[in-house]
Amino acid sequence: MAHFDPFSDQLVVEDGQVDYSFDPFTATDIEFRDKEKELSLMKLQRPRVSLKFEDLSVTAVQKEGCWRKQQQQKQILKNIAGIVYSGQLLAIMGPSGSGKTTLLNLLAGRLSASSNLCGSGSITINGKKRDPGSFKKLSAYVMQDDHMFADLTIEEQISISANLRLPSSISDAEKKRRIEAVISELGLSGVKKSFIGSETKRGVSGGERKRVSIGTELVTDPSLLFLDEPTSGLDAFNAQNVVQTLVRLARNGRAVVMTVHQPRSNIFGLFDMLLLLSEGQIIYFGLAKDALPYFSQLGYECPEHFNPADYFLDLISIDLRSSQLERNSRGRVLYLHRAYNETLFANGGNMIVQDEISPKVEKETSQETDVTNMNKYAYPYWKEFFLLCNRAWKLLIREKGVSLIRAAQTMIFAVLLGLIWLNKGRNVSSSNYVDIEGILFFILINQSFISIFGTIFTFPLERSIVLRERASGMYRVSAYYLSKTLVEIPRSLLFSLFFCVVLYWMVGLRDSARSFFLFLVVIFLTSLTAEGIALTVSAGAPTPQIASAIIPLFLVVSILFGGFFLSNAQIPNYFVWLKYMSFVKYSFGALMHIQFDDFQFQLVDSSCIVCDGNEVLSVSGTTDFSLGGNIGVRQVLQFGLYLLIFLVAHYHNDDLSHISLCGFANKRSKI
Ligand SMILES: Nc1ncnc2c1ncn2[C@@H]1O[C@H](COP(=O)(O)OP(=O)(O)OP(=O)(O)O)[C@@H](O)[C@H]1O
Repeated sequence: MAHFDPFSDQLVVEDGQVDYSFDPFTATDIEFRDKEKELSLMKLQRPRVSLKFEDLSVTAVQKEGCWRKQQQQKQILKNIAGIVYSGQLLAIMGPSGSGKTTLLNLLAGRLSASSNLCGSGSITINGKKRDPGSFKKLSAYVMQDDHMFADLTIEEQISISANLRLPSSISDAEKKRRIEAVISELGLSGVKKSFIGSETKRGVSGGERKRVSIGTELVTDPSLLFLDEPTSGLDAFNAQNVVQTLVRLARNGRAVVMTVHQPRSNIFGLFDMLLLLSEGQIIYFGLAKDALPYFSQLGYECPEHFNPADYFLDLISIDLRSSQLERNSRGRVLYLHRAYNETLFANGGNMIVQDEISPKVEKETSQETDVTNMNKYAYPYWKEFFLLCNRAWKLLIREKGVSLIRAAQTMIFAVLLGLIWLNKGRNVSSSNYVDIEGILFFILINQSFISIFGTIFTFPLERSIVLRERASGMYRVSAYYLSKTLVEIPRSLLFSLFFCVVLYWMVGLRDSARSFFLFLVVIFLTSLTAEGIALTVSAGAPTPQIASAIIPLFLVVSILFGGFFLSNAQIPNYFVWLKYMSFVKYSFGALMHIQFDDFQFQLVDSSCIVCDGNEVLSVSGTTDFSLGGNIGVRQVLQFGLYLLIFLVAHYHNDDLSHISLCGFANKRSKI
């Protein structure tokens, strides 16, 4: 028998197939209402929730002065209270800087935990204090900026989110159906095979991009959906389209909370609940349609044919054009805030008139749903790792431009260095062996810089996507880094091979297959270590700018203590440890052994001081480790680095990310 799917608003016919003939974007009002009625008769599956917040206050502690010793406190939110039920769309509106994003982040359990914010108040779900773990599963957050991979199609983007987040108890066929349902629900069926694109790469339109962002979060069927300015940057048509989509999602049994700056009147008309903020203070909270009569009763009558949203913003904005205007506007805001508190008091503390939008949903909300016992991750580690490898591989294959540029860069350097030191290795003598040392060392510098800068410039974009996905609890951070490192290996190996094949034979380094392959291994491992350093610092640094300032420091110190510029005797005792920390030292030592172990010079002049390869090794100070010793120690360093990547990413991204679960929520406040 055909039935309506509560997840997607779609008609499921007998064989389990979804009937997409109902297009919400072209349906008439009557068709839409009929469908809503049908849906309201169904038993909805996802937990119904009410999100109640009381006395929310947030203070920012700012350090000022030369040594940042003086502390200044700035109150961002003051005693904010309200409630939103399943079935409703709550819009948080206010002028720029009024505290909308701070409030949304606070409600969503996401605040910059590394920040200086301190809060108090209470937030409850269905009357119970929220549990951070299950709240993450129950809710979804759509950020203002759409951080997504440009080289994935819409379908792939939504699929990876579904595959990583939906519980393993759901069958693959069911997951596929849900993905299709979300795509259809968001009106993206026609463009599902299109690449998402980015600012630099043509992709889908801004409105479609925003809907993909919403779809990425919607696959888990969250009961609570938070959106930070979902209409910003969109044209009027796309903005309305997105808000209509949100209304439909709300009507399907979700509580939707969004911030908005200055909506058009037709968008304003779509809001169920409205929370007006000015200077962190509440000016109005209640039904959006009651806002106009409320303000007119206070003596602020919105002129006819005027956009109510514009009118409210004019009323509650602080006018800084002159001190007189500022005084007047501050006085008005204070009056409106007090009037709100008085009205609230007169209403017995309850501003919300029970809403006729979703009586059924509200009834269900009151049945307390146990949402405290949900698993943190949907899958075992290996499955997550497999899915992430799959995505990373797809992206790598599609990064044709980057791969081509890196291949060209590798070949240009190989040919350039090869021409500069052409055939130098074919006639090594006591007078020119230093040239070979120089070539070997320069090759290491070159490979390290290429690998490091490749990562510094590409990783920051990916990092913001990873932070978003981690904040949504999609996967374990170690699974991500492991998959990324593993998938990069074939490409790095290929580039190292190109480089070595060209350079090794042009320079005429030691003529044996064993030496060539060992040389290749050392060059490849050096590139991996350099990439690892860049990845560790990028993952741990608060911003990409700080990362790109720290990384060269590591590299330059490693090069300086790498064994070529400073001899062992020249290194002061208190810096000897730096020599042993330098990955370049071990790579250089290994290359020297490959080239000079038991090597005989072609020309030996009678007055030579350094007369064969072994003497070169002892003069250059690279005898403290053998070839195997150098490779072994640098591998230990490499594994140490991987461990560091894991630890840095795990602790930094879990606890200090810009969008992690609010740190102070657990420690300093009762929220
Ligand atoms: N961590 C912080 N430290 C100091 N001040 C902060 C911090 N976070 C926010 N603020 C300040 O709090 C105020 C409210 O910020 P918020 O971003 O919530 O406003 P908003 O209404 O979302 O603004 P917009 O519409 O411009 O995005 C601003 O004056 C902002 O500078």
